[in-house]
Amino acid sequence: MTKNTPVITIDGPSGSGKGTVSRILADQLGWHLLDSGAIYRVLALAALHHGFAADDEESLVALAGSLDVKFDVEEDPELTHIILEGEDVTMTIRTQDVANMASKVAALPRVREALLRRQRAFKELPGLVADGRDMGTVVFPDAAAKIFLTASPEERARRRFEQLQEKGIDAKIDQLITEIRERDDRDTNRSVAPLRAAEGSLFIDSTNLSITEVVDQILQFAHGKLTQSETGS
Ligand SMILES: Nc1ncnc2c1ncn2[C@@H]1O[C@H](COP(=O)(O)OP(=O)(O)OP(=O)(O)O)[C@@H](O)[C@H]1O
Ligand SMILES: Nc1ccn([C@H]2C[C@H](O)[C@@H](COP(=O)(O)O)O2)c(=O)n1
Repeated sequence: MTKNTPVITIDGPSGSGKGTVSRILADQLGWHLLDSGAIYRVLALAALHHGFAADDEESLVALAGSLDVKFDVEEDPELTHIILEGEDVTMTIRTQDVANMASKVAALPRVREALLRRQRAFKELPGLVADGRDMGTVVFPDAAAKIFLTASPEERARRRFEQLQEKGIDAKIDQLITEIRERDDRDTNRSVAPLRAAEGSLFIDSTNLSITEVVDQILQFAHGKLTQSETGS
């Protein structure tokens, strides 16, 4: 990890577009990418495999410390494979059951502590785009540019519905809205590292914005915060 490595953090609720815009930004800047939600999802999947309860903090902390996970990073971040205990779990961690378990284990303070070093290790030159819930508040408090990205629950559910339809998965929009609200509630109201905008962050409501418009707003903000050599312009 390099002290002067520039970091852009993008925090926000589920379905706000963090992952999509983080991938585009990392690609355009030629920087590394941290999908911190994927780390919580991998831990959740491993916990489900081992039959651990979502409130079994002792077992989950031990699991987090010894988690055998590998990110096979490709030039195209869409093609990055996530390997858990030798098994490719890239698709499996995206299910709703894993998302709900991830949101529950993520509420445990000692689990979050156990995953901190693993996340900070992604900070490498020439720079890092970090996507999650507490990237700007806890994991990278010194980040050069911090973004809080959100959208209405209805719009986020609509996006998720379209995503599922494209994959041929049946879903009900009302149920998606309910699940999104429940996860927002858990992620926002937990005692440790709750989802909130970091001080000094750029707040973007993407409900009526295209992906390109969001990316442009972030790039403009980041260019104002970073030196020219850091953004390669
Ligand atoms: N501004 C936007 N306008 C329309 N669709 C968008 C926008 N941003 C993202 N999307 C679409 O919404 C879906 C969800 O986006 P994405 O997976 O990036 O959200 P996320 O915040 O990373 O969610 P999660 O935290 O659950 O992983 C994707 O299909 C993406 O293409
Ligand atoms: N920095 C983070 C990232 C994720 N989480 C938790 C909360 C989410 O509900 C869950 C899955 O994240 P997603 O892949 O949907 O972004 O993981 C967190 O607490 N902190």
